Amino acid sequence: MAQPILETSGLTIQFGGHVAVNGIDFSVQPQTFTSIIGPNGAGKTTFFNLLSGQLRPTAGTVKFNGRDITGLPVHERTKLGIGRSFQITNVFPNLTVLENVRMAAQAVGGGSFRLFSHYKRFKQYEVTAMKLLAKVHLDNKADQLAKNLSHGDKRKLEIAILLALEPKMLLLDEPTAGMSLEEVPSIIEVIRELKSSGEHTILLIEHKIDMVLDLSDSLAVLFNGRLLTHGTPDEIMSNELVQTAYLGGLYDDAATS
Ligand SMILES: Nc1ncnc2c1ncn2[C@@H]1O[C@H](COP(=O)(O)OP(=O)(O)OP(=O)(O)O)[C@@H](O)[C@H]1O
Repeated sequence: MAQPILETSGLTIQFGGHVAVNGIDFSVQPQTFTSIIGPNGAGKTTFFNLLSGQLRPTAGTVKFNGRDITGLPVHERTKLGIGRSFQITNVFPNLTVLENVRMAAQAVGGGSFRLFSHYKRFKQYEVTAMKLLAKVHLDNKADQLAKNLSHGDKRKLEIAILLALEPKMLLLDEPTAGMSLEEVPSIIEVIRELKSSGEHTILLIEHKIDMVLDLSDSLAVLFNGRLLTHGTPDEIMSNELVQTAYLGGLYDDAATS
C-alpha cells in the first residue's frame, strides 16, 4: 500500500473536562474518498479542526504526506495542500462570483490585489477562476454578486474558492447543511465530479447517509470522540456496533471496549 496522505496517531483534544476527540488513529490513502460519520457531538468537526490546524491537539500527531504537521498553523497546512470548507458559507458578499474566485487564485499565484496592475496576469487569474467556476457549475452566474446567490450556490462558490487554493486534500464539512431538498442533488453532482477527476483526496463530514454510501470508498465512524470503526460502506452498514451507536443505545464503555 502507498504511504497514507494523511495519518493521525493518538489524536486527542480536551476542552476542560471533556475529551472531544479521543486517541484517534486514522489514515487515508491518496485519491480516496472517505466520509466521517457519527451522531451529533461525536467530534467530527473538532477532528477536522485538528486536521486543518484550527485547533491544536492536547496529545497525538497529524502527518501529511509523511511529514509531521501537528505544530503547523492553518496557512502552512493550506500551502501544503490541505483545503477546508466550513459549515457556514465563507464568501465576500459584495464581490461577484468571479471576483471571489479570482481573488483566491490571485492570492495563491502571489499576485497583487491592486486590480489594475499586471493586467495580463489578472486576465490569467480570471481564466483560471472561470475554469473553477465551471467545475462547480457556476460559470453561468460569474457576474452575479455573491450575496444574491442561493444558499446552495454559495456552498458551490465556497468549493470553487477552495479549489483555487490548489488543495491535494479537501475537507468538506457538511456541504449540504442548510440546503433545500431541491438544491442537494446538484452539490452531490459537483462532489461526485471532483471525486472522478482523481485530483484530490476527499474527506467529507455528512449526515445524509445515502449520499455518504453512494460517494465513499470508506467510512470512519466517530462516537463520543473515539473512532468506533473505519471500513468500506458494506462493512460499516453490517457492523452491529455502528447500528447500536446510531440507535442511541450505546454506552460509553461499549464504544471503547
Ligand atoms: N471549543 C470548544 N470548547 C468546548 N467544547 C467544545 C468545543 N468545540 C467542540 N466542543 C464539544 O466537543 C464535542 C464535539 O463537537 P463537534 O462539533 O466536533 O461534534 P460533531 O460530531 O461535529 O457534531 P455535529 O454533527 O452536531 O456537527 C461537543 O460536545 C462540543 O460541545
